[in-house]
Amino acid sequence: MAPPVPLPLPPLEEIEASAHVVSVPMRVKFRGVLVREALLVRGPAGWGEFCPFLEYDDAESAPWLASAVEAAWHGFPDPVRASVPVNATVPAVGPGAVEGVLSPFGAVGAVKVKVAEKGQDLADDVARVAEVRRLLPEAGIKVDANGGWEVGEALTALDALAPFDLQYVEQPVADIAGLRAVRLELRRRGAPVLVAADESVRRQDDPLRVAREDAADLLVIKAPPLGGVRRALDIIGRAGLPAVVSSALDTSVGIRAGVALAAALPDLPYACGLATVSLMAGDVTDASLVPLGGALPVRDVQVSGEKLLHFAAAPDRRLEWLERLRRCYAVLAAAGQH
Ligand SMILES: O=C(O)CCC(=O)C1=CC=C[C@@H](O)[C@@H]1C(=O)O
Ligand SMILES: [Mg+2]
Repeated sequence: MAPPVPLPLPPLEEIEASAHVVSVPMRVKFRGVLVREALLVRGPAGWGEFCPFLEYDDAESAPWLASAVEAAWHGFPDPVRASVPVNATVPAVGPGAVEGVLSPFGAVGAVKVKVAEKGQDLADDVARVAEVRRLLPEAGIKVDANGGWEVGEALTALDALAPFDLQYVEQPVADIAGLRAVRLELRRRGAPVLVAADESVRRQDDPLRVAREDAADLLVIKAPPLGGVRRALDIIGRAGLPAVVSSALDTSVGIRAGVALAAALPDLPYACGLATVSLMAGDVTDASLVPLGGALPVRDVQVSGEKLLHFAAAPDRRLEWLERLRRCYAVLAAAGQH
């Protein structure tokens, strides 16, 4: 099976002419981010979102542009379902704040809880997960360590967290050899917790290495860092592992791409991490892609001109994003995507 041919790039001037840069405050701090910036583009197929995190260099950010171009100039593959089950996402807050964080997500069947936050300890993680379990006795719970543990710490932490009944742990340790070690040791102990890879897929030169090295039971997949929905579908197919689609902390425009990916997957065994608009204090549409009854509908997003104005980034930030757009365009063009 040959990898998908890169989709043609429209002329840079056409992308630039359609660009809007927004700056949307978060309702709650998430991965250190208090204000989320994004560059939105509009093409013949609709809107696309280019929002690599600020610390990413151009090589890592360029696939995010390919993803935005796919959404706006090419559209998405056909869906096989009309809605996508999603989880609530709980940042590394204290137990007293959990109920308030969960409430805007409404009734969800699953919750992802951040753990292993720098400056916190295992007691903080246990207290947070215990509070989620207390509030939602029936929910599927997963935890995401963002590679914050060493192998031994991960095993100790998962021992302490397993009684709360976890579906899986996302990226317990930073590297692939460590993931494999955690996974094999959990199995040897007969522990029911599965291991999911996130950064080891999206921040690796070879997104298939995790699968080849048997280092995870499932993959957490975000469309933008992999270069869009078609490329992500191809990688999931080649990996041959179950996939959970997750957000890039995007506005509803970027979430639409995640929904398209989840909607096109033949199997979707877990709720997806696509409800993160509920963590934001604003959006670029009047009809946000936020969960209703624990699911997102598969539908397009109408961007509001008023909202674009309201959340327009300051002129210096706009210029910086336009520069970033040009540099990432050059990376894609040099790689033959034109
Ligand atoms: O998966 C979810 O429930 C929400 C999305 C989410 O957790 C993330 C979005 C963007 C950046 C990441 O640090 C983070 C993740 O690690 O999965
Ligand atoms: Mg993750």
